[in-house]
Amino acid sequence: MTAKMQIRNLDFYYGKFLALKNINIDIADKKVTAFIGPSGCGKSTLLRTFNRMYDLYPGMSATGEINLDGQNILDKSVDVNLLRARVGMVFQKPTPFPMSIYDNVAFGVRLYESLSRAELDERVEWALKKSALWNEVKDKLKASGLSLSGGQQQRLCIARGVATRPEVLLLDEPTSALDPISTGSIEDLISDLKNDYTIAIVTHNMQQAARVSDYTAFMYLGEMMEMGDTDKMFTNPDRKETEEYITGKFG
Ligand SMILES: Nc1ncnc2c1ncn2[C@@H]1O[C@H](COP(=O)(O)OP(=O)(O)OP(=O)(O)O)[C@@H](O)[C@H]1O
Repeated sequence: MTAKMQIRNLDFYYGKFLALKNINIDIADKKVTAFIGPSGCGKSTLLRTFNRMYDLYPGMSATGEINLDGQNILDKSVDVNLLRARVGMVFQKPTPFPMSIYDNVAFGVRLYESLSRAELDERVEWALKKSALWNEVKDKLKASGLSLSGGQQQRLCIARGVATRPEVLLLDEPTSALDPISTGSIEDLISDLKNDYTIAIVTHNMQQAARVSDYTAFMYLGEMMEMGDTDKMFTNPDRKETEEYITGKFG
């Protein structure tokens, strides 16, 4: 596999609490990597290190290396705004901004690029098509993003996430607030998006990890227990703990 990100000796602290312990993994380019493990094991924490989301909060720190195309993004000199344009994130709860559907998608693009009106229109349409929402909203782009259903709002957030054309897309339990039909459409979308993006997804749903990912990483108490091909992880994992977790014996 070609690695888009290489994580080396990564430790993460909330104050004095060591939440990630010496993580060493590669994230494959243009593949889907799923992070699974019991509640509190550090999945979201790890995902948030990939674009330094934790920088927004005092008292949190990471040591080690997270190399993105060979550049260590934990370096003090890294411009975190540019980093977040390259590594986009979608959260668990749909979080549309209180503005129109169009402006939700255009928001990040306006921050990073100066496009003409026609180019911006084109980008917004492209992002909404990518996130499988275009047909439902093309006649009401001026309506509030908040007027959409939960599943539509989450696809809007994905449209906002892809509109800036990031290289990596981080999805933190993107379907946990959605019904099965919306979940299905987001899962289809993830499979489609991996042609263009490197995707890392945190999920509690084992079937979802098995369905959408190429690689699966199993975490436990802040440690990376095992990572490998999804097929192998779900049929023949190396570690007893992994097997117990995926068969529902704990967690
Ligand atoms: N803001 C914070 N301050 C202090 N400790 C935190 C903070 N956020 C998370 N933690 C702790 O870090 C550990 C990892 O939490 P994290 O949210 O990454 O786990 P998770 O695997 O994503 O859990 P879940 O599946 O429940 O979302 C937990 O012990 C949690 O209590």
